[in-house]
Amino acid sequence: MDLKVISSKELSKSDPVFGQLSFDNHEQIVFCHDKDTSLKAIIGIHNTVLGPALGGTRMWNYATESDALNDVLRLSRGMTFKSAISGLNLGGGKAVIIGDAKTQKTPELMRRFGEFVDSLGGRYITAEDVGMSTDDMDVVREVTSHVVGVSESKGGSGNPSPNTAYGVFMGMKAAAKYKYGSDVLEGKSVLVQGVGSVGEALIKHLLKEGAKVIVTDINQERLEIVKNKYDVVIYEGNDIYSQAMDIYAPCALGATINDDTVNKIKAQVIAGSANNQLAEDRHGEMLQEKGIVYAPDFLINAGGLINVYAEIENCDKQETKRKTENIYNTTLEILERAAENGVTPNAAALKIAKERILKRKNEQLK
Ligand SMILES: NC(=O)c1ccc[n+]([C@@H]2O[C@H](COP(=O)([O-])OP(=O)(O)OC[C@H]3O[C@@H](n4cnc5c(N)ncnc54)[C@H](O)[C@@H]3O)[C@@H](O)[C@H]2O)c1
Repeated sequence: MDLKVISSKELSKSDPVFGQLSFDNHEQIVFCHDKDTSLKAIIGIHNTVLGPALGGTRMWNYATESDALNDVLRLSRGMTFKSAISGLNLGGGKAVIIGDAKTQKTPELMRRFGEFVDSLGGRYITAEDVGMSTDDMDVVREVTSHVVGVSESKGGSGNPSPNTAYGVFMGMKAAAKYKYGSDVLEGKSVLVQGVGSVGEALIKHLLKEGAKVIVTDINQERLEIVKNKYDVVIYEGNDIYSQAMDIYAPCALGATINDDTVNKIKAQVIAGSANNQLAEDRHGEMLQEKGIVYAPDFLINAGGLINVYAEIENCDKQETKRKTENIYNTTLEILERAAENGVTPNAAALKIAKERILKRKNEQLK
């Protein structure tokens, strides 16, 4: 077999890890490999000032290892600010497993991944994300206690997605209140992009409120399931961003608000569960210039994190619901504060999150 060996000199020129644009003073990046199970995973620990780094594990068929690294760096950073803005005593971390969750995920692979998580001694706590389920977390639990989002029958908090959807719904209502003067979504057209666990649960809240729901997904099977269960319209065109709608709810993957899409978007409000919806911060500024209200993703999609946090802090369901409903107040407050200070909602939310981390860091230094 011909192996192209890159000299350390060449590698250092390209700075593939610390030189990544997404690298933001992450504390630790762990590359995990296991030949027997074909596990290839990266765990990113961004910041542990507020507590252990908690964040889900995503399994995705990344085109390149750089894409996987970029994703884990961005996602783990997002978790730091999500915990901070939600008032939780948690840091930010995330893991990615490179591979197709449908065909390459096995219990052996999950157990081996769990052993790597365990080796970090609790600095990183894992949970489910895209390509993962509560059942997978149950398998991970066999080898480590540093996992949340396990089944209720096993003493866990179960699938976090319904609570994520509830938080997104709260954030969406707050954004609507800010934009339209009323948080009632009846009659509003909402496009849900990605009808997976969160998207489907969000649809239920929207329909209950009388919104007109349009759905899109790259997975035809999911669209069929949703169409057969709910009174929704499937988007049939080939450019969803140009579609007329009141509210755009990105519930698939991140970076959908980018140079190619930002000028096409017709929605007046953007509120969804996907992490890192803005490809870059400047896209948030572009939305603001267009008068589009953007509810920061890491703020309104914290319901799942709040749900699994109950396993660490032993909160009851009522407390989890209260914390999740509070996303409404925080979102409204941040939208108002952003307008007062002439900054984007994303920047305003980040500022509050960073201030909380800095305050705790200073207390720890005393
Ligand atoms: N599950 C949670 O509790 C939670 C919490 C916070 C954030 N999130 C984020 O919310 C998003 C959805 O999470 P989920 O748990 O529902 O995932 P999921 O895997 O159950 O669903 C995602 C859906 O999006 C679809 N999809 C992927 N690319 C698409 C595209 N380009 N266009 C349209 N559809 C596409 C997939 O086919 C799938 O049906 C993810 O970005 C996730 O990181 C989830």
